[in-house]
Amino acid sequence: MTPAGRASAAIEVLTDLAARKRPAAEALKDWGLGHRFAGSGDRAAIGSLVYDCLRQRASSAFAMEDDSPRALVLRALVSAWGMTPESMGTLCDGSRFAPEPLSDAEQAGLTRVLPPDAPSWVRGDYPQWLEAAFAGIFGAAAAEEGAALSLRAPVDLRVNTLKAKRDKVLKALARSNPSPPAYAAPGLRIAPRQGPARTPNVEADAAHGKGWIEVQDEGSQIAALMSGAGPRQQVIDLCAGAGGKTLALAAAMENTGQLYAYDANRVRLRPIFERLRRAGARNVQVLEAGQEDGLKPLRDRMDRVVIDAPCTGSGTWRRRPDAKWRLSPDMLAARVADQAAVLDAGAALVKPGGSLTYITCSVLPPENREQVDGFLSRHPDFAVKPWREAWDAAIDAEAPPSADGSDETLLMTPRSHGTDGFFVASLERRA
Ligand SMILES: C[S@@+](CC[C@H](N)C(=O)[O-])C[C@H]1O[C@@H](n2cnc3c(N)ncnc32)[C@H](O)[C@@H]1O
Repeated sequence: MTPAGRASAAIEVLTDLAARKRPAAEALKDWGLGHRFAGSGDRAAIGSLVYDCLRQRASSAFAMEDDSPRALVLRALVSAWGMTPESMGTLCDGSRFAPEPLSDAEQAGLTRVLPPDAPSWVRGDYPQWLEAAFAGIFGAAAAEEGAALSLRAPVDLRVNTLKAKRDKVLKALARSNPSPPAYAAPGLRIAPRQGPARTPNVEADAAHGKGWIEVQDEGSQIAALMSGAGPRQQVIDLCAGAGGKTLALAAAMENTGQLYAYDANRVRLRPIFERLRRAGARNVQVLEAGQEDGLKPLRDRMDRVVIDAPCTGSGTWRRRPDAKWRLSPDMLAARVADQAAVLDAGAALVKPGGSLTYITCSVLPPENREQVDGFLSRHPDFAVKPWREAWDAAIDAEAPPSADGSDETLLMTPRSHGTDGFFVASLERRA
């Protein structure tokens, strides 16, 4: 397909998305099924363009004075793909498969610079209804924090130290040009590609098949390390899902002690068995999903309880930009209720003197600091341990400040830490 044909296809996919209000991945898959002539390179380029449009939807619509799929695609080709406004005239020549020629208004939109007094939610590309929440967490940096959440993300890997050392993996993946990230010792990072260039598919690499690496954002790796899980401990990963944190915890525990993996949802837990096998993790007992009774024998016994809570995922908008425009106040309220319930269930498992690490991949206060405050008021036998203590015990590199300025709990963000947005609170039970 020509670049013009790909642009037209992206407009088609975004139109379908807007009409049917469904996840971008589904709309892209359907488009691919209906257009079998498109090769994998075309499909990847169209997908990247659609995601770039969604990442910067508010600022593009403001600049173009138009929020139609066509306006978003035209603007993204200039602002995110580096095309010049002049070359857009050649691309949009109205020939077969190409977009129609540009109007005067569109041409003006392509060169319009956002005024500094444009609203923060526009400059930061986040939903308008979250304006107060963003201002509350980030103050004057709200737009910059939002803008950093609206760029493409790197591919982060965790070297599985049960099977390989970082140097060995660096060599094995040399083709993809990875480098160590700033903080997590087992981490590797592959920089995001620009425009139509494809992100390397590391999961198709032999190193992945051999269990040497897992795809895991550096923020997620830091959060797992900050739990303080270590050799010979009794640890439970209470929201294990497909096991991303479980695998990191098993490595930190050096395959010793006992790590329990539990999730309320059987379907989500299902991939964990294969992943544990591949990683060579042998200290993990997967508990029957959804059967909270199975947790009873663990009451008051765990050195560490890790709660990677169900959340809105607002910290992962770089990777799932369609989710930010689908998020609603009702969805946020539902997640907050889930989190309180799972926190209360987790508290019962912590032994006196043990700790509970509460993690979300969200930047929103109701899921983070407000959730912790609610927990502390319901559980007076717990106290917050200042996050730097957990960081210094787990991570060699010096910690930048929490993105919300807190000394008690840690908020990592793309702008402050180069990670996805992650919140970590260490809650200690009195001995
Ligand atoms: C953020 S995801 C976990 C991701 C996973 N830890 C990882 O690193 O790949 C949150 C998980 O919490 C689970 N969950 C929700 N409510 C729960 C509850 N009350 N008890 C246990 N798990 C719960 C969901 O099924 C979901 O799999």
